[in-house]
Amino acid sequence: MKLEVKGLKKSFSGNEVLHGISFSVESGKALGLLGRNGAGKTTTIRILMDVFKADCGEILIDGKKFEPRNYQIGYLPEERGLYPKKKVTEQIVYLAQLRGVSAKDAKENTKVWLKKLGIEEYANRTLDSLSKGNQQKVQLAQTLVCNPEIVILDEPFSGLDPVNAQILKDTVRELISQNKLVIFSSHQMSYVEEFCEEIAIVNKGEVVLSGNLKEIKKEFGNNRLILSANNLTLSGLESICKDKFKDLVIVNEVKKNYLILELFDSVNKNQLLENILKENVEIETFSIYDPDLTDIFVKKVGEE
Ligand SMILES: Nc1ncnc2c1ncn2[C@@H]1O[C@H](COP(=O)(O)OP(=O)(O)OP(=O)(O)O)[C@@H](O)[C@H]1O
Repeated sequence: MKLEVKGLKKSFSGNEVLHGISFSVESGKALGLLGRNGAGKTTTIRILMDVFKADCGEILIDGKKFEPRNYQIGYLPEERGLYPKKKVTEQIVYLAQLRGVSAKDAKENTKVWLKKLGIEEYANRTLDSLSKGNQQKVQLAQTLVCNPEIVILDEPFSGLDPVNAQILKDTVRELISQNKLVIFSSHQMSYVEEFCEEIAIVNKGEVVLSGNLKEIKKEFGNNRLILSANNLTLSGLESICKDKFKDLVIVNEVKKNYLILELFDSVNKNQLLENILKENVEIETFSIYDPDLTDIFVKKVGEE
């Protein structure tokens, strides 16, 4: 399956908050919807789930209009919506049946998910007697109990400690390997980086960068190098670069232990290396810059 979101616009009380959101994702892949607070991630997801209507734009699945009610979708909303006073198993089974799962499968699947997420001991407890992280896992079990083909998780890592975050990561990986189509929104780049093949960075209601993460990284790292020296401080090295190599590179960033340099288009790495050696710089590191998603995010969102 291929889900395509095309040109979504949405206003609230005359204030446009989405200005034409587009991205696409296929089964067997996860798309990370990234953005700062208020960027428009949740609004986009709510339009996908038919909670809101878009003012314009379209959502297609395999080229046809996407109707959420025709698909088994596991949606973990940003505002978690379970019954605090109901027992864990009771409510998951009940909600699974509402979503068309038979009573027998609902009970079995609930057991499987509670075990998988390490919360089977709370099966007969009321939700409000559980910690926030465990409530979050109950909500996740409820999201996945109907064996959805599309999984949409809005900030699924919030409130989880590192051990539980790992359980969630393993779960998402498993969903991807089962050929599910996964979309999740997050501020936490490291999670996205670990298992999302595709990303869409939303800023102020617009997608400022989208596509295959590996390709984006390659493109972003293109012509960028890391340089550090044994015989110079970083500021000394920076001065040399700005003074002696100003026709070859610009200093893109000064990190804690190295400089990030950007080569001019007509310059190759060997030319720069020859010049560095001529200046008696004792090279400690001279390598291709491999950006992480946080670097890319800060650069993209910072620029807008
Ligand atoms: N029901 C609503 N009525 C009015 N404005 C809204 C409504 N829902 C969202 N907005 C506005 O739309 C913008 C985008 O909000 P949205 O919740 O989609 O952002 P987000 O990227 O999910 O943020 P966060 O990461 O903080 O959850 C914000 O300016 C928000 O105030």
